[in-house]
Amino acid sequence: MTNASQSSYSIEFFPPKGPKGEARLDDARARLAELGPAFFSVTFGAGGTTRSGTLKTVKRCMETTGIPAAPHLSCVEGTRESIGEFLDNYKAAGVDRIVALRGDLPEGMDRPAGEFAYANELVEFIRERHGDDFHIEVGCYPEYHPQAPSPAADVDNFVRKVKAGADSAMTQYFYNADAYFNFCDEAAAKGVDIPIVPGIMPITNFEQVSRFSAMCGADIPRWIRQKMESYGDDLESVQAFGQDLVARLCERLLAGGAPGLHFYSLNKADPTCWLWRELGLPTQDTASAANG
Ligand SMILES: NC(=O)C1=CN([C@@H]2O[C@H](COP(=O)(O)OP(=O)(O)OC[C@H]3O[C@@H](n4cnc5c(N)ncnc54)[C@H](O)[C@@H]3O)[C@@H](O)[C@H]2O)C=CC1
Ligand SMILES: Nc1nc(=O)c2c([nH]1)NC[C@@H]1CN(c3ccc(C(=O)N[C@@H](CCC(=O)O)C(=O)O)cc3)CN21
Repeated sequence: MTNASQSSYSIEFFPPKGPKGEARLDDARARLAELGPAFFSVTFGAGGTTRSGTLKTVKRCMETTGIPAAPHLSCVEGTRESIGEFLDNYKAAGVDRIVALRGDLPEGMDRPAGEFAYANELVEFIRERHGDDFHIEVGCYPEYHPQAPSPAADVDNFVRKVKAGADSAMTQYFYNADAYFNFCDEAAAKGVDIPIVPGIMPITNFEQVSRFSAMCGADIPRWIRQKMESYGDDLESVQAFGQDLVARLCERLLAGGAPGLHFYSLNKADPTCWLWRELGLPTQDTASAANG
């Protein structure tokens, strides 16, 4: 069992698109900040967002909430010079945590072709250039990354990122707790002892989750798909089933020793707030009460 007070509960955003997206995120962030997450993270170039949007969103998170914010940094399209510049800008902005990724390959690129091929090289570069200035977080894949040559090669890749200096990891989302526990065992057998925090994707829009899962290699078990599809346009049932399903997943993960949870909020407050309360996770109020 993990010690709840040492567990890390965090929440992810993407940089908003346009003034309406900004206003929606301002509102969601204010509500999510009340939960007292350990940090927010902000994606980099995911789903057609701009890479400069990440720093702007990170700054706004820190300024408006006082909660640390960690930019994602993907290296697949970067050079040592451009990545170095991002790092310097993040440092200057007071950032002390970075999520270091290779990044999704842009359309038309079927293998990495730039100065950095894989995330372990980015981790090395950050350590080389900035020592211990940043807490470095990396991604990992309980159901294995879709481009991995084999499951063992994917675990080895994760081990390389840890050896290069990663302090903790967040996983790709998944709906099968056993995949997570198995992955943690495989990593532990290879000497990995950093926290591996499950990434949690709430399901409120099944079509959207389904589409994204096909792209990123997350399995949606048949029984879940069947049930979701049976609800058709009955969004209320989709949401009730999805939220309950994900809450039970989180409970199993925490009961089995997961060292926290990282929520992919998709810039919406309701699904993550509901899960947080349903699970009884520590909130800002309970945290400050516990601290005296
Ligand atoms: N929190 C987040 O935002 C998350 C983002 N992602 C995304 O997933 C994508 C992958 O990023 P990372 O995990 O950082 O990539 P990575 O560089 O660790 O691995 C990417 C792929 O390359 C393979 N690979 C690594 N080294 C290799 C080598 N030497 N030879 C052959 N294959 C090798 C890996 O097995 C994996 O299939 C990114 O788009 C990232 O943004 C995934 C999970 C969470
Ligand atoms: N391969 C991969 N790339 C990522 O960027 C990524 C992961 N996996 N896994 C974890 C999180 C989840 N991320 C996601 C997941 C879904 C959407 C998504 O559905 N986006 C909508 C638009 C969002 C909106 O404007 O509401 C889309 O239709 O693409 C975005 C980022 C980013 N992260």
